[in-house]
Amino acid sequence: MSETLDTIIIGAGSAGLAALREVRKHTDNYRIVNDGPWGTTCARVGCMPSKLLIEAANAFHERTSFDTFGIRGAAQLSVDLPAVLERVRELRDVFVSGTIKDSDAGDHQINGRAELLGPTRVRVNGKEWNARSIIVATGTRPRFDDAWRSLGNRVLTTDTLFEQTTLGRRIAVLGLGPIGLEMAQALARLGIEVTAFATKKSAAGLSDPDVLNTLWSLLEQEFAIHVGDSATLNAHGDGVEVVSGDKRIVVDQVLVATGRVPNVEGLGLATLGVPLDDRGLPKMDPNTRQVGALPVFIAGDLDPSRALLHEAVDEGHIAGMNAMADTPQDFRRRTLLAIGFCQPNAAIVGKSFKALVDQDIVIGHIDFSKQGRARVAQQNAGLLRLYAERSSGKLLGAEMCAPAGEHLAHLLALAINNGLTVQKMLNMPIYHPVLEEGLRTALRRAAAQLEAKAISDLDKCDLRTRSVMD
Ligand SMILES: Cc1cc2nc3c(=O)[nH]c(=O)nc-3n(C[C@H](O)[C@H](O)[C@H](O)COP(=O)(O)OP(=O)(O)OC[C@H]3O[C@@H](n4cnc5c(N)ncnc54)[C@H](O)[C@@H]3O)c2cc1C
Ligand SMILES: NC(=O)c1ccc[n+]([C@@H]2O[C@H](COP(=O)([O-])OP(=O)(O)OC[C@H]3O[C@@H](n4cnc5c(N)ncnc54)[C@H](O)[C@@H]3O)[C@@H](O)[C@H]2O)c1
Repeated sequence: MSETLDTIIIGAGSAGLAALREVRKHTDNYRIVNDGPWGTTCARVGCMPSKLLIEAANAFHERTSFDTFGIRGAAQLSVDLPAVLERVRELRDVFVSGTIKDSDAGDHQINGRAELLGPTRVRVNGKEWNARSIIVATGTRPRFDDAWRSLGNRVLTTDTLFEQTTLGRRIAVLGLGPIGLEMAQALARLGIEVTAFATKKSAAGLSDPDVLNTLWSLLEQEFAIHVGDSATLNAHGDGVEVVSGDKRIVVDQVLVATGRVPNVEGLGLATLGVPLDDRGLPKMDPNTRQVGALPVFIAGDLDPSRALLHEAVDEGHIAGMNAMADTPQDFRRRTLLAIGFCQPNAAIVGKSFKALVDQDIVIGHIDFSKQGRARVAQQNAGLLRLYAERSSGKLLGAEMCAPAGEHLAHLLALAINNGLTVQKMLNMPIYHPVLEEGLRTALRRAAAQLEAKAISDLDKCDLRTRSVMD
């Protein structure tokens, strides 16, 4: 007779570890299984090393504004790529060891590849377990053509990029999703000759054509972008020949960032007895993470609908709570917030432009090329467009490529999460001189188009309370 566990968590990434935190509150009778290295995609090969590389690249890029500021000698600065990459790994290792320490589950941890044998049965390393519930959080991996393996470290993904001790002088980046975009700009800013290949004009998932066009022309000033057929790669001397339609270049290395595929192979999802989509995934409830009425919960990037760190953590948290509950509960998901850490930051908050095309909305915008504080800092490039319901003024969403866009996006996310109108947002104090004044301009432009126009950013108040200032 095999042991019956209260739950088994498959995958110890950010989603699986968030589930673990919940499960541990309720039981000791669980296991967490992970195939491959522990420490999470985010800390090992994702968010953290990519941001470390970006910060080094942006620090070096700052020199391009020195002359205008009156600071001389920038031309003497140079990048020591091995040292940059060493720092990336050093700090990355600190983050990874922190993650491993925080999530140590002692004897409850199993190294191995889990396979479902049904909705309540799992096999790992030849041993079978019954479980009252199962949490599946196996994440994704970079899309990669097996034929490229023979090219060794001439064809990289973000799983291998940060392991390099140095990098070639010429790098092609395939794909301009958030990963390709962030890495293409960082590599270019580190002095590498970058050519990006995209199959369509699209960057960081932006759907607002004005925002996309603004970002696109800024990126084109930093590296070459070719839009055309899916590229093929061939060995060429010590390098790689990249061919897309009639475009042909030879580079030292290629970074493939054409998307990520769910880790479903050999996972046995077919044994759940529910239909699987063309990626091999069953339908799950986004608010409970449950698969149908089965005691099976899916969390994290494996479900690609919100492949973002904070969403993976939320999903693990929900899955962990519901795996332990008698009746799974629905949890309200947060306002969508996706940020690409290129400069200017690309961000989508709430509903995208594409999701609102058929709705009666007003659009407020700010072009950062003329915005005061952005000019002061020589960061005056970018566009923010926000969308509000014409009848009520309720803020629905925004897209941007904006200086300090990561912070503006959070402010907008807070407003949308709380159902604020443009007018209510205009009530907030805005200091001077700050980039948020640009956001206020966009809000005022939206407000001017609303059905009910206010005469001021300030609400009128009652005579008896008018002298009260909070
Ligand atoms: C380069 C890069 C940069 C990123 N930057 C950001 C960012 O700036 N901000 C942001 O919000 N998000 C970012 N992300 C996305 C973020 O990293 C993911 O949303 C998050 O890591 C997903 O976590 P997860 O738990 O779903 O998957 P993972 O962390 O990948 O965990 C899944 C685990 O399951 C294991 N596994 C797979 N199959 C099995 C099996 N059969 N049995 C047992 N274990 C198995 C895997 O080996 C892995 O350890 C980035 C991603 C990448 C790649
Ligand atoms: N800052 C962040 O929040 C951040 C950063 C990195 C990744 N992520 C998450 O990771 C996920 C994966 O990101 P990603 O960039 O790998 O994937 P993606 O699917 O978002 O983008 C891949 C891009 O490659 C293009 N493409 C596909 N095939 C191609 C080909 N043959 N040649 C050229 N281009 C091709 C696609 O059109 C798409 O634009 C994202 O969905 C995101 O949620 C987030």
